[in-house]
Amino acid sequence: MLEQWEHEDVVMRRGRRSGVAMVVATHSRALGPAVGGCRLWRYPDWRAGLADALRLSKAMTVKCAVAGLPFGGGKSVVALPPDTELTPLLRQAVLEDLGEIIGDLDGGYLPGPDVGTGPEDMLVLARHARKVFCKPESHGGTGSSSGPTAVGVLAALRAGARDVFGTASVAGRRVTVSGLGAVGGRIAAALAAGGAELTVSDVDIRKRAEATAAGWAWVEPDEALRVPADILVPAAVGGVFGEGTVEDVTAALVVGPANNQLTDDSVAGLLAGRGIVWVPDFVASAGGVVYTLSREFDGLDHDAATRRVEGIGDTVTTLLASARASGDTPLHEAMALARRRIAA
Ligand SMILES: NC(=O)c1ccc[n+]([C@@H]2O[C@H](COP(=O)([O-])OP(=O)(O)OC[C@H]3O[C@@H](n4cnc5c(N)ncnc54)[C@H](O)[C@@H]3O)[C@@H](O)[C@H]2O)c1
Repeated sequence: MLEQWEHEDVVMRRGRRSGVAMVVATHSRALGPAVGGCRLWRYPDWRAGLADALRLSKAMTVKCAVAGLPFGGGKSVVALPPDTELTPLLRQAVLEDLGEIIGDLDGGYLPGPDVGTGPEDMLVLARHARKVFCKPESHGGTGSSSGPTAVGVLAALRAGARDVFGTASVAGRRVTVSGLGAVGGRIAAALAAGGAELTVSDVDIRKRAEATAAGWAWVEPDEALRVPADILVPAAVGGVFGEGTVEDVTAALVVGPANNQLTDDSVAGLLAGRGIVWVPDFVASAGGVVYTLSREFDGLDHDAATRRVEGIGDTVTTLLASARASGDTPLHEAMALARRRIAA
C-alpha cells in the first residue's frame, strides 16, 4: 500500500478520548504548508476513511497549484463507524483528538472545515493547532467559505459560457443545478437573477417547496443529467459522471463545485468525445480556499479577496483555450499547469 502513495506524510491514529480512527494526510508541501479541510463522516471501515484522505489531500495539492496559491495539499478525515451516534460529547472528543494530531505536525498541515465540520469546530482544533482557517467571524476568522465558493463557480461558469456559447450572459439559458445546499442554493439564486431558466434538484424533498416558491422548475435527482439543458451545475455529491451516465448528459457545458465529479480521469475524454465542455471541479470550486487564504493569510480585505476569487474565470478561459488548441481535455491542461507550477 505504501509503495502506491505519493504522499509526504500520513498520520493515522485511534483517538485516545474517542476511540475513533482518524487520518491526517499531507500530499505535498512543495509549494508551501499543506491546507485542506477536516472531514467528519461515517465510513464502512477505517480503510475507506484512509482512502478518502489520500484522494482528497492530493486533490487539494492540485487545486492550490492551479489557483496559483503558495500552499500544498492536505486533508484530515475522522472515520466514524457506520452506526455511530455523534453525540455532542463524542464530537468534542474526536475534535480534541484530531487537534492533538494536527498540533504534533507543528504547522505542517493547516486545517479548515469540510463535510461534517464547520467554523465552530475550528475553535476546538485551535486549542491544539498552530493555525486553523475559517473560525467564526466573532473569533477573528472568515467563517463559512460557501459564499466565495459560489462566487468562484459563477466566474468559471461565465468564462465557460463565453467559450461555448460566445457570451458570458446566462439570460435565457437553460441551467440545471443539482444540489441546493450552501453553495448550489447561492448559485441558483444568482443565475435566476441573471435571467437563466432554472431547473433544480435535491435529494432533500424540503428543498422542493423553496424551489417552487422561487419559480424554478423541479426535477428528481436521477433525472438531473437528462433534463434538456445548456449548462449543468453539479453541486451535490461526487462520482456523478461515469461510463454509465455520460450518455445521459444533455448540457454543452458542465461546471460546478461538487468535488470528484468523475468516477475516474478517463471520463474527461468521454465527455469531450460527446462535445461537452467539462470545467474541472478542482478549478471551479477553488473560490473558498482562495478567499480564505487571501483574507486570513495575506490580510486582504473582502473586496480584494473577492477579486482574486473572480480570477478563477481567467484561469478557466486560459485552460479552455489551450484545450481547444491542443485537442486535449481541460482536465489534461489543468493537471499539466499544476505539474508545471509544482516543479518550478
Ligand atoms: N462549501 C464549500 O465551500 C465547498 C468548497 C469546495 C467544494 N465544495 C463541494 O461542493 C458540493 C456542495 O457543497 P455544499 O457546501 O453546498 O454542501 P451542502 O451539504 O450544503 O449541500 C449539498 C446539497 O446536495 C444535496 N444532495 C445530496 N445528494 C444529492 C444527490 N444525489 N442529488 C441531488 N442533491 C443531493 C443535499 O441534500 C444538499 O442540499 C460538495 O460536493 C462539496 O464538497 C464545497
